[in-house]
Amino acid sequence: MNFNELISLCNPTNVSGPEPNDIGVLQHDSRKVSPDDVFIAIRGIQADGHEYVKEAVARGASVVIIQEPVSTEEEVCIIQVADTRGLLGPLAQAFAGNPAQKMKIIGITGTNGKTTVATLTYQILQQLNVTPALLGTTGKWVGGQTMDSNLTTSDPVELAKDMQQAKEAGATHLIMEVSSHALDQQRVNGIDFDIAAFTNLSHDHLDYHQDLNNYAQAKAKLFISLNPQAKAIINGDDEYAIHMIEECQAEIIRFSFNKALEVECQVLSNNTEGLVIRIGKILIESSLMGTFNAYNITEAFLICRSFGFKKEAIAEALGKANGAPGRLERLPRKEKTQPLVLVDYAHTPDALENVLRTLSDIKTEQETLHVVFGCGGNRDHSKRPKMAAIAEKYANKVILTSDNPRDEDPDAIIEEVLSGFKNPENIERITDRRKAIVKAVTNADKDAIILIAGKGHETYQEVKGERHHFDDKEIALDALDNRKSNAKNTGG
Ligand SMILES: CC(=O)N[C@H]1[C@@H](OP(=O)(O)OP(=O)(O)OC[C@H]2O[C@@H](n3ccc(=O)[nH]c3=O)[C@H](O)[C@@H]2O)O[C@H](CO)[C@@H](O)[C@@H]1O[C@H](C)C(=O)N[C@@H](C)C(=O)N[C@H](CCC(=O)O)C(=O)O
Ligand SMILES: Nc1ncnc2c1ncn2[C@@H]1O[C@H](COP(=O)(O)OP(=O)(O)OP(=O)(O)O)[C@@H](O)[C@H]1O
Ligand SMILES: N[C@H](CCC[C@H](N)C(=O)O)C(=O)O
Ligand SMILES: [Mg+2]
Repeated sequence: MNFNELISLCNPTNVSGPEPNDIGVLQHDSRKVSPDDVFIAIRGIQADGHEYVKEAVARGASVVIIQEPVSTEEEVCIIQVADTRGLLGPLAQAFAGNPAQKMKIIGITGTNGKTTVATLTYQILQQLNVTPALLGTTGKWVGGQTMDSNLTTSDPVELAKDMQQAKEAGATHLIMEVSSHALDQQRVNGIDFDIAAFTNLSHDHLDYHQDLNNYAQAKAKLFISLNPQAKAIINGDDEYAIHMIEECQAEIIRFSFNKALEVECQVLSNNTEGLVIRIGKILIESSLMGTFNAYNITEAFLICRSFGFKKEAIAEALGKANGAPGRLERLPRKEKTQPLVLVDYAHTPDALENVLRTLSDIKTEQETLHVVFGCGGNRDHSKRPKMAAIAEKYANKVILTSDNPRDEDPDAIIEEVLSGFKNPENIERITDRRKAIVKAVTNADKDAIILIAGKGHETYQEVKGERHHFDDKEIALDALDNRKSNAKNTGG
């Protein structure tokens, strides 16, 4: 990037100070500035970047981009623009060599299902001789490398870097989850999506968006941003679908399980073995369970279909796709005598109700539903008794344990959860999560469905500021294996 290019991208209202000798990289966080970097001041929710201009300059910034006047005695180039936050995305893309223009970009938004649809799409594309990359809640998969994610949708600078890395690693398609926070904060400005998908919208994040209408408007921004060559894949059964297509210029492909829309679908079978669904004329078999996954599968199918891949090839790939880590993730059942163990990230009343209702809908009369769960520390206390009531309503057996206690006393959290049960005497309480999982898996019979809820893909347990390695899946798999060897040892 040279200075003239920078100026033309900024469309400034004013430029002052000396022309920089060198232009390093773009930073919106003063703490990351190195000599010659360009610091852009964003007025945020917690802080105002304009207050860190001095620090950025002290760290060697050669250019400062601002929206409001700042006073600095230093000799530095200052570019004033109308809207720094709006500019951050396009500028970050330009600094990274415009990676989004060089790959097919797929954005998935909605309250629930983003991670599942994104991961399914990634797993299908991996099998179709293209090179996908994936950026989302559970991590980033770029060119054979896996990295942790702090946010569902990263800030524009990190996002552009991830895209650049994906492009350099040979990615042809990049799938990303787009959160409503990201849309509201213009984190995806400057990215031209080839495909955008909408899963659903329900009561969530109203602490941030205030009301459902604002929340829907934030989601709709993704569809408003599409160009006419792009495609919008829309869950036509969601009542907010209409908001997504209102001002959308792209080709709209709606699917429905109960209405005649562009793509008609049907659930043919839905049980603990998985799903069989019909999308148009094609049959899809998947090991994913529950009606909501029928929607996720359809969405992933239609995304891939929009790139022109053959229906049959997508269906075959979907059959082998196992979905997102820690999202109703099924542990392999090596013997028929083993219970069915599922690991799920549900850590809110809504999510817990969603998965327990789904499981109780699909279980047979013979099968029993067990749940192992707890509540995280340093977080919303009001959810604790609510989650208890939900667990008690749906499950035949409840084992109450710890989640991430953080700075709280795990037993005090458990007491708060206990207050929500009608019959607390029926609840088994095991504070140590490892012991709780082991006991649940060891004691259950073959007709048990055990849901281990709350931590999903997390591979740590956070206690008093420290994260210890902890993996629900690993512990449950071990316990399943031990059952097997115990059975062998006792000749059973
Ligand atoms: C409420 C929210 O979303 N805040 C995000 C937002 O903050 P912000 O833009 O308001 O920034 P700020 O912290 O007020 O700071 C303003 C500016 O000053 C700068 N600064 C600040 C301090 C300093 O010393 N020097 C400095 O330069 C900052 O770098 C920033 O540019 O932009 C920041 C940078 O992109 C994010 O890190 C931050 O995410 C916070 C940590 C967060 O927790 N966000 C969550 C709620 C979120 O975004 N979640 C969604 C998904 C939610 C879901 O679906 O569950 C997500 O996409 O992950
Ligand atoms: N299409 C769907 N409709 C309703 N609920 C869903 C759907 N897909 C998944 N769920 C439920 O929501 C939970 C979260 O799913 P997923 O992680 O795929 O969504 P997300 O939108 O990425 O959520 P997050 O914002 O937490 O990252 C799942 O564990 C499941 O219980
Ligand atoms: N991003 C969420 C995840 C919570 C996951 C759950 N395991 C818990 O610790 O409550 C949070 O930090 O509130
Ligand atoms: Mg997600």
